[in-house]
Amino acid sequence: MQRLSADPTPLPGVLRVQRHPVGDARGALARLFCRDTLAAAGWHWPVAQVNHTVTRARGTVRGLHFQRSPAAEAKLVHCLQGAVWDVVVDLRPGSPTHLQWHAELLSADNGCALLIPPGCAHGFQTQEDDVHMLYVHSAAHAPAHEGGLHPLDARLAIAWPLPVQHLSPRDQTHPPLPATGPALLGDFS
Ligand SMILES: Cc1cn([C@H]2C[C@H](O)[C@@H](COP(=O)(O)OP(=O)(O)O[C@H]3O[C@H](C)C(=O)[C@H](O)[C@H]3O)O2)c(=O)[nH]c1=O
Repeated sequence: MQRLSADPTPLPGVLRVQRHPVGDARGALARLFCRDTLAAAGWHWPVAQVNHTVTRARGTVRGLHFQRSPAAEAKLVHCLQGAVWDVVVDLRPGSPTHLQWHAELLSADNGCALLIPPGCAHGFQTQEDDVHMLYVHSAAHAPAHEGGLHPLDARLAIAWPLPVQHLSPRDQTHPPLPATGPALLGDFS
């Protein structure tokens, strides 16, 4: 049995990645990244950074963030403690799912992660207190090339399971998407 498996989602290139831990009498081992398995699934990028976030309060939303070229990045996002409702928005110009969003419940218990290609915004809402997230990034953090979408953007109409709370000052001020037409938010090549 592979330690990781990947399945498509409605957004091209966004994959649901399932951890398959190996258990024994002491506990379990789970693989969080595997070059060969994920290359077969479409991860063709370097690993530039691995981040860990802790979010204290249930209902908190972090995001929705993305990086533009030359820092456009792929991410592999795991929830290692608690549970989040994890959201990806397709920002790729010309994509058949441009400005569509997809969400998955990621939790320590269900072992589900999301592989997010460049050109997608990412955010999540904690569904429990004290949530730990681990991110594998294909590019370094580049504030000068960062962008964001407001979690309550009317055009996206993201159906957050809980009232949106505890936004960072930055996340409270992301500009709205244009009411109609494509959203040209940058180059992600
Ligand atoms: C992302 C990042 C941030 N930082 C610093 C910048 C701030 O001083 C502090 C918190 O950053 P921020 O408020 O951007 O953290 P999040 O809101 O959790 O951002 C992340 O949350 C959404 C859901 C994502 O998908 C991104 O990975 C990332 O943007 O950490 C760093 O030093 N390195 C980094 O790689």
